[in-house]
Amino acid sequence: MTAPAGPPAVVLVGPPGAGKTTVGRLVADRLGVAYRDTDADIEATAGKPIPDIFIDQGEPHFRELERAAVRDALAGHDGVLSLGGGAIMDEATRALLRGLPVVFLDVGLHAAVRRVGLDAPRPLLAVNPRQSWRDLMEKRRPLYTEVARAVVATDEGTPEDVAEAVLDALQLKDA
Ligand SMILES: Nc1ncnc2c1ncn2[C@@H]1O[C@H](COP(=O)(O)OP(=O)(O)O)[C@@H](O)[C@H]1O
Ligand SMILES: O=C(O)C1=C[C@@H](OP(=O)(O)O)[C@@H](O)[C@H](O)C1
Ligand SMILES: [Mg+2]
Repeated sequence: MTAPAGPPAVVLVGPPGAGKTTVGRLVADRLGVAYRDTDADIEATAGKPIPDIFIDQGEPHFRELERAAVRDALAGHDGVLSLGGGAIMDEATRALLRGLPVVFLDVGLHAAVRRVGLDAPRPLLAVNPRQSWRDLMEKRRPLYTEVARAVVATDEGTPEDVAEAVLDALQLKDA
């Protein structure tokens, strides 16, 4: 029988546009481990892109899929894991993150809105992205901070720089 996977080596949290997906891949490459993203897991389970899940079944259904996706990934993945920006709103998810090497990728409004404007659509930011992002961050910042072992600012620097800062913050440089 195969032993269950240990906990993830790194878990990235933070708001949309912080670079969780981009930086997560780079950190996994640097560590030579597998990369996983709960948004991709949810899309695979639902068989459709995230904006379509929001439109067809609504946000509460998306959050249920997300809770299950995070639980499964935390139990079955020992590489780098990026969570969707809203995953930490769920109390059960926050409890599962306790004690894990969680890094909060922080970003300011300007960089975040500039970045998400260039990327795949995020349904929560479809209308008035600046105000929506600000409102969302007001509710979530304390929760990102609560679950995180380290905080890495991402406004300055390339994704490669941020990946190095994540490795430094978790003291994984010599791993
Ligand atoms: N440090 C960075 N500097 C510039 N652009 C970035 C940086 N990190 C991410 N991006 C860009 O921002 C967009 C959103 O990144 P993404 O990794 O999808 O963020 P998240 O998963 O946190 O929402 C992508 O187009 C990505 O290339
Ligand atoms: O912040 C959020 O509530 C969301 C963030 C998205 O992921 P990213 O944080 O990777 O953009 C995705 O899970 C969904 O659109 C909802
Ligand atoms: Mg992402």
